[in-house]
Amino acid sequence: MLAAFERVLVVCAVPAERDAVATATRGMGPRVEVVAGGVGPAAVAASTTAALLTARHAGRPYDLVVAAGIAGGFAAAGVHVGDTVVADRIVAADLGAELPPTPQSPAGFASVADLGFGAVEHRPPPAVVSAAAEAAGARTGAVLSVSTTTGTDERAAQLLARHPDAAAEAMEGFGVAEAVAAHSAPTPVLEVRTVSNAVGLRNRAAWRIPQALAALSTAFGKLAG
Ligand SMILES: O=C(O)c1cccc(C(=O)CC[C@H]2O[C@@H](n3cnc4c(=O)[nH]cnc43)[C@H](O)[C@@H]2O)c1
Repeated sequence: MLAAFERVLVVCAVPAERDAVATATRGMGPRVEVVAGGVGPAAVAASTTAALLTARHAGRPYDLVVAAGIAGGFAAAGVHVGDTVVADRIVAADLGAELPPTPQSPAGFASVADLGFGAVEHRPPPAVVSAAAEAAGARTGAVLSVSTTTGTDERAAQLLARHPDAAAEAMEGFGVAEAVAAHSAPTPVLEVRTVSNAVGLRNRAAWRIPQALAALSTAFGKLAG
């Protein structure tokens, strides 16, 4: 399905993810550019902005931007190590205010949208999501962008309570989507993730990074094919 676009920018976080995607898309030549934009929403928003403006000034703007990489999967949603997820919602899941408990209500969370300061989600075009999911053999669902990787089962449950459609958690999708919205609208943005670990109690030794990177290459091979 990537061949339906003239110029595709794929934004990963780290070089290992970039290389996994670039290996799979090499046959598409300069139509697909892959960058390692840094870890977290701020780094990747800055990198994406730079790539978008450079391409536009060169007279070769992108007509699709993809946030890609490894992710945590929500096991309660049936998402497990090695699975591929295409986001139908790209959500800033921890951008807001923590609310203390009151006599009337338990502790809670208000998003910046709840607070009246802007948006906390981007919805990629459904037809592009469906085409990508079908081509990659992926499932769809919300992919949560967080600034702090979840490290307890309690936080995983809180995120799922707020976002029952959550399939995966990563750190960059919302930053990529915000940069595109600011500098290249209405260019569509996708997020494609392959799962390296379960969202919940932190156990870095259990992250299956090589398996997730291999799945990332496989997914992009299918998207390119
Ligand atoms: O150590 C390595 O070899 C290595 C190779 C590729 C990627 C990494 C990363 O640590 C990438 C961090 C990246 O992964 C996303 N991620 C993965 N699991 C989660 C999670 O459970 N919660 C949030 N983010 C996750 C995230 O987008 C990071 O940027 C290491």
